[in-house]
Amino acid sequence: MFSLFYGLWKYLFTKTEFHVLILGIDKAGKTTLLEKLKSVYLNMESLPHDRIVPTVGLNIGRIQVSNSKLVFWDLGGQPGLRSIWEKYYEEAHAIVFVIDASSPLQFEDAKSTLEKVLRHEDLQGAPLLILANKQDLSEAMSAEELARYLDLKKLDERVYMFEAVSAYDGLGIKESVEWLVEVMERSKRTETLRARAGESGFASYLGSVTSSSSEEQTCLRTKGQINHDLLLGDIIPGSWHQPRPPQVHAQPPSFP
Ligand SMILES: Nc1nc2c(ncn2[C@@H]2O[C@H](COP(=O)(O)OP(=O)(O)OP(=O)(O)O)[C@@H](O)[C@H]2O)c(=O)[nH]1
Ligand SMILES: [Mg+2]
Repeated sequence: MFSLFYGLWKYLFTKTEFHVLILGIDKAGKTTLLEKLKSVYLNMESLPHDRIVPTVGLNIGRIQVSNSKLVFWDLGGQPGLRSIWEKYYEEAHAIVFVIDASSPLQFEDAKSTLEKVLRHEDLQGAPLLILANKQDLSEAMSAEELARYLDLKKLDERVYMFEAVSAYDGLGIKESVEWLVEVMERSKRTETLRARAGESGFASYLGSVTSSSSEEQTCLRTKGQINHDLLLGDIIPGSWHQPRPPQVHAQPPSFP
């Protein structure tokens, strides 16, 4: 009886938690972006830009958007650190790939790095948000231009979007997060991750009424668990208001 009520309570009141990986080559602005996300959604003071150092391990940011909790994982983008990324793939609901749109010399590196990420089987079906960052700089390429330049192949089956953002002034941040929440809530990958974690909504609740499978669920969960020894620390958060930026829906979201 307890499990019946607990299951119902859990189903009604537990917020969905999504894991979002922030990737991109070094100096793209990933950590500055995470900092901005926290300032926008947690309404706290941002860490000054000159106090953000190159990331060696992992920065984590947690925000809440309506009924969803988003956990952002920001990893270091220096070449020697990129091999760590794949340890996080299996548990990621979506990928945010940040590109310094003001630095064309880095585009080749960004393109080949992103293509390698997309080839990884552990990221199959993960929605992809490509951010053309540093739009506060006059030389920054627009999201449309960047999309044309990257000319990414093998995006056909993936839900994705290009967005122009500035991690400095917050341009495009809210739109990006809204898009992420929408696609993650409806993506097949989320269903798969939920099923693996044993939290597939009402179906799971009904299942818990007839069988107590928590041990089995723990086993499954352990298999995909992440080593958080790498965690170096959280960053700090301000407030933000910006007009809606131009967006490129290179492919209308589809939800197989
Ligand atoms: N003008 C401008 N500069 C930015 C923006 N975002 C980041 N930067 C600057 O770009 C540099 C790199 O920013 P980081 O956030 O440390 O970049 P990162 O991608 O986290 O780099 P790694 O941790 O080494 O992978 C810093 O000097 C930032 O101040 C932006 O939107 N506009
Ligand atoms: Mg960083």
